[in-house]
Amino acid sequence: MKTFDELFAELRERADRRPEGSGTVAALDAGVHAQGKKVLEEAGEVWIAAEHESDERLAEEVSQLLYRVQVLMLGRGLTLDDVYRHL
Ligand SMILES: N=c1c2ncn([C@@H]3O[C@H](COP(=O)(O)OP(=O)(O)OP(=O)(O)O)[C@@H](O)[C@H]3O)c2ncn1[C@@H]1O[C@H](COP(=O)(O)O)[C@@H](O)[C@H]1O
Repeated sequence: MKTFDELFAELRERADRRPEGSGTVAALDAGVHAQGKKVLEEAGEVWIAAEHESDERLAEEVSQLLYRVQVLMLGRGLTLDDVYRHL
């Protein structure tokens, strides 16, 4: 179990260290256009799960959306503070 902030720190570390086999490194290398498409795809899956699937499936889709949003943030060089100051 991890928090939003802990996941972001982990992905930041992946981006810096670039370990072999990391899906995050591959997603970052794919660029902002591909990262944005993944955000949209996961958002659609969240919507479908919210209307038609179980709480567990919905929670899983939401977790994937949060991951994809974080990858996009890292792809554009945003920090958590850049976002939090708007909350
Ligand atoms: N939380 C996630 C996470 N959520 C979603 N995903 C990726 O998103 C995929 C699911 O999204 P899709 O529906 O697009 O699935 P897909 O089309 O089959 O996947 P792709 O072929 O596009 O990769 C998963 O198979 C993962 O590849 C994640 N990948 C990694 N993490 C966490 O990120 C951290 C770093 O991971 P690595 O970079 O892989 O080391 C670890 O803590 C992981 O648990």
